[in-house]
Amino acid sequence: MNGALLVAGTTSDAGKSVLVAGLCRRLAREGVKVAPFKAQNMSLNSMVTADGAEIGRAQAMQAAAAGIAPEAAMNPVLLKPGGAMSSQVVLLGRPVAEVSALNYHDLKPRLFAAVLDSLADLRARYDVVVCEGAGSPTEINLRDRDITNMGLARAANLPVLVVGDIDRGGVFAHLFGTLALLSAEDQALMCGFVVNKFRGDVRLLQPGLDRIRELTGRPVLGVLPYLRGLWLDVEDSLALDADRGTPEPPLGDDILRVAVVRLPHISNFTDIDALSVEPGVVVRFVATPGELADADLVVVPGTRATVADLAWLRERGLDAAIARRAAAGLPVLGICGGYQMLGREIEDRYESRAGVVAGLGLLPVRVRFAAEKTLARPSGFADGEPVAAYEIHHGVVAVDAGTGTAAGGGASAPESEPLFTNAEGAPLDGCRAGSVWGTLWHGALENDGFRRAYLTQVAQWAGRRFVTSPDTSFEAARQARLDALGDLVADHLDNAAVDRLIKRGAPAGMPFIPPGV
Ligand SMILES: NC(=O)CC[C@H](N)C(=O)O
Repeated sequence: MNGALLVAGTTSDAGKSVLVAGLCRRLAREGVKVAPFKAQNMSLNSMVTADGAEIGRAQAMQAAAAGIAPEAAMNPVLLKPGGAMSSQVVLLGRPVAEVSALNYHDLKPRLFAAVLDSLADLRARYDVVVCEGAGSPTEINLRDRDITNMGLARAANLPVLVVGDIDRGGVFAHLFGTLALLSAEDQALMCGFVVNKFRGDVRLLQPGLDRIRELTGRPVLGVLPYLRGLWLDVEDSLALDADRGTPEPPLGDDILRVAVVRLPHISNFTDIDALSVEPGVVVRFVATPGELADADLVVVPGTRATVADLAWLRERGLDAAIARRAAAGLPVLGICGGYQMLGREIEDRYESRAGVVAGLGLLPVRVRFAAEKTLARPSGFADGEPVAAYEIHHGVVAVDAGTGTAAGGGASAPESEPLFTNAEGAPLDGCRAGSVWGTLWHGALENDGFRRAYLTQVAQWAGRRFVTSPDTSFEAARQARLDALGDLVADHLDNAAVDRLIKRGAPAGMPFIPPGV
């Protein structure tokens, strides 16, 4: 089989990325050389490819579904929204500009050229490329500048499937309107629909599906049942509210409660996924000091806007709540932007341009923001456990020389040590002082041995009889989820019809549905 397809959605979070992942897994299982593609992603969950390019986390997950290594061409444009209505534009894995929504459009011709080159490059190297749109293809105010949905479909002549989320209601109107508000030329490429997140008996839905076919001349090619627990590797923060389900029961007597501070510009919160896979670990995202009270572990996660989010944390009194915990010897873990906040001082002339700002003073480190972005895939050891991770930051952290103790703690403050070292014990990254740990490394908790060792330590600090499972594998959990997505697609889509679209493109003569635009 040879060809391509674009999956568009009626709304954000309708299920495009799970459908693309499911299609990639289903095709890969059939022996097809398949790659995912998303021309432009707006997301603060990203990762770093082997050659040091930053791409959306969802495309990396879809590459894993396809059984291939992620690369920059799979997500040539990544927009990372920060403060003040502006976004960092990452082009082919590297930041190239900081723009507002309005002047972003001036960059479009350059971005679109890179998008089309990347897609052509993938199509030359893979048999099938499954493309994902962004948001809705029918944002008619932006249609003339679209490089991700119908703009891409038209330029590359891609057949388009539209997926709608029935769980929110209004799915028939969404499907119909998404088609009928497009031009005749765009409609010619729109070949069918998929209904996602259905709970119930499909027979009840059938009259509506039949009517949509009559009204649009296009089939509903599948009804995907609602799947729980799809929170791994997501791309946007809508998923923070996703149902993580009930964790597996704890192996010891106690559960372990993890509170993750829900920073306004939270980034790479997929770091937390690895905690959620441990039996008996209950993860909550929190925004008030009261919610920290019963937490065994508090995580201050990554953020796109360290200084702004630190101010937010202080406004809410979370700074004092975290400091009290640290003083009481309870565990606090800062990751990337969260680690930067835990230090003594932040000098930022690039991200917030706020100059020098005091940190929370819980770790003896200083942060200096650099114009250059660090994108890396480091690895090392923590207490003998191997750790492979990735780094995405402008803020560079230096541990204070000659001060072995955490600030503010006086003579009783615990000695600080590096968190990750190389095999010879030389420091690589991070700092730990008693129960307060920080690192710039993302994904460290995905390393099973390190996660187990850390959670065992956390349970001790928190006084919980919590026992880690000896055999939880994060990678196995991820693969199981990708298999579930592959099954979802294999079992509930009209796969022969989808494959025909991939091979032959949009059939001629798709009816035009008025009014169009
Ligand atoms: N991934 C992060 O948390 C980044 C932290 C911070 N915004 C930086 O660029 O350094």
